[in-house]
Amino acid sequence: MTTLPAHALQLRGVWLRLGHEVILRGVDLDVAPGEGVTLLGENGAGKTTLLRLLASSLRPTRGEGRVMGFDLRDSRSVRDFVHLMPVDAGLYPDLTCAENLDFALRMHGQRGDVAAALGRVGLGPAAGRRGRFLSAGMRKRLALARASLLRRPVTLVDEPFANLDAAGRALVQELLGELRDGGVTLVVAAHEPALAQQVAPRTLTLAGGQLAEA
Ligand SMILES: Nc1ncnc2c1ncn2[C@@H]1O[C@H](COP(=O)(O)OP(=O)(O)OP(=O)(O)O)[C@@H](O)[C@H]1O
Repeated sequence: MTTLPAHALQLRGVWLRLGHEVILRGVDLDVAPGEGVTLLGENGAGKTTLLRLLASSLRPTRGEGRVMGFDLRDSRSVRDFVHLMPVDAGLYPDLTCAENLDFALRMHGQRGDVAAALGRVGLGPAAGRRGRFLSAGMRKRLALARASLLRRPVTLVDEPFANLDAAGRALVQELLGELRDGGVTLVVAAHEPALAQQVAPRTLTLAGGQLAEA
């Protein structure tokens, strides 16, 4: 039997500088496995930067952190547990919708029902369309299908409600809710607190480079 670490995410005194700008100033964070966190903050507050740090795409300038018990600097281990759904959807423009999902599954050595996942997000008829020909909302739906298929233990979601119509926003809530019901730890950066909090009730605000419980 595998035992879960006490914390899915943990940061201690994390500072992060990008270029001349100090984005994070001594951030502490403890997130329990399976917890859902909504991350709020004004434009430019550093939400995306914090998600990228938790995904091990950026290193702290100072301080330390762990993801599912692994040191943030151990990118290879951390990336086995984490999926970041970026704000721009992070898809391959020359691959079709189905190929994008197939590729993501293969990268993680996983199997999954790609056709069903596409159908779920309303992209069944667009399965053969290349990423570059999708609308912004369709790209978001495809990224959502990917996050849902991969079901990584820690799923970080950057502005999932942007560019979506009402049905799309409801779909985001439904699929992210299913991930949480399955025990996934969720961090959702959003400008729509009421929507995000329904699936990720604990709310943190990033301001002046520091995190505070809302
Ligand atoms: N690669 C980079 N080099 C230098 N500065 C950067 C870099 N990436 C982001 N920044 C700066 O970091 C700050 C935080 O940006 P970030 O994208 O994390 O904010 P955000 O809270 O996600 O904003 P938004 O709500 O607008 O998406 C901004 O001032 C931005 O200009």
